Amino acid sequence: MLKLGAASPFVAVPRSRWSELAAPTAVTLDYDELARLSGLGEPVAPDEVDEVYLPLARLLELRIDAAKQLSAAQGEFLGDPEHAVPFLLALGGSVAVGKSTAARMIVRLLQTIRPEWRVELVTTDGFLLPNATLIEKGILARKGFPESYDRRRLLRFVAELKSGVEEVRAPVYSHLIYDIVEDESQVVRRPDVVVLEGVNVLKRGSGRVYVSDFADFALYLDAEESDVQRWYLNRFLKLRNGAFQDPDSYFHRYAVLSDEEATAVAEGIWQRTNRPNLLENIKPTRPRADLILEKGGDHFISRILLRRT
Ligand SMILES: Nc1ncnc2c1ncn2[C@@H]1O[C@H](COP(=O)(O)OP(=O)(O)O)[C@@H](O)[C@H]1O
Ligand SMILES: CC(C)(COP(=O)(O)O)[C@@H](O)C(=O)NCCC(=O)O
Repeated sequence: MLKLGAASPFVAVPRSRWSELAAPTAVTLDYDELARLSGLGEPVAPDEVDEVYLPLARLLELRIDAAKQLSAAQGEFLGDPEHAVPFLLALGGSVAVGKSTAARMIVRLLQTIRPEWRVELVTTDGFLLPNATLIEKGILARKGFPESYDRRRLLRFVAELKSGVEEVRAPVYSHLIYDIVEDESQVVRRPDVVVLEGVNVLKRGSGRVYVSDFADFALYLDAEESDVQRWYLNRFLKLRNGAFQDPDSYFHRYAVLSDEEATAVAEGIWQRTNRPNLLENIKPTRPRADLILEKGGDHFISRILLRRT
């Protein structure tokens, strides 16, 4: 664990100070939208938007503008001023820590404060190997571990993005069928910003170039493991009442379980898969982030650590 001393590359910004750094243009999100952004849990608290996510959007806006200026200056130097490349924001952290919620919030706020920008959200689950391949390799229970992804394809995707090509396609994963959706893809066309969200986005391969090498800004969302586990269990129970009822759901067999039985199943998945992945692969990437947001048990961001630049 990185120790924060006088020589730390991170500055701890008190939440009270951070909350004053928002853009002057306030964005008000209504209850329904806050609920939609959060998915299955409680709606994101309005104070969280005002005090944490709006200042974050402002910081990102500054950095994106600066990156665009640098890109234009280099393009001019090369005599190729039109060749813009998108800004890549990598958002990592444990399963169920709230990455999707934070990513959707960031996209929503950036789109509002800079409507002229095309902001895209891509999740790395689309790059998971199909279940058939995972079964063949004997690693279906390791979904989310680095080896469960088509890492070459993911790397090609970000390399293409950062080459500034017209159109890039990402494969699509469905949590309902628990597998890659064949013949479907997400088309990303000339984006200004791409938020790439996933458990392993900040990870570096052994000596090879990896996704994180292409990121312009890396955000790590953190929380106590006991809280994340609770959020995972709660989400699983809510899925059991909702999506698992669908006969097409991979987890349909869990729809009939009692609360206790469903909790035991989710506990098992947490202990066998998500916890070891967090400890072995995800948590060690935390010191590589540009910004670490630590959550308390109520999902409120309690600590903000920003890499000095
Ligand atoms: N800021 C937040 N406020 C309230 N609930 C949240 C917040 N962030 C996440 N949640 C809830 O926590 C659970 C996990 O969040 P999610 O975004 O799905 O995590 P991940 O994408 O990291 O797996 C979900 O049930 C979600 O609704
Ligand atoms: C799909 C995931 C591996 C996460 O994907 P990602 O962060 O790459 O977008 C994860 O949400 C998941 O489904 N894990 C499998 C174990 C489980 O059921 O929790």
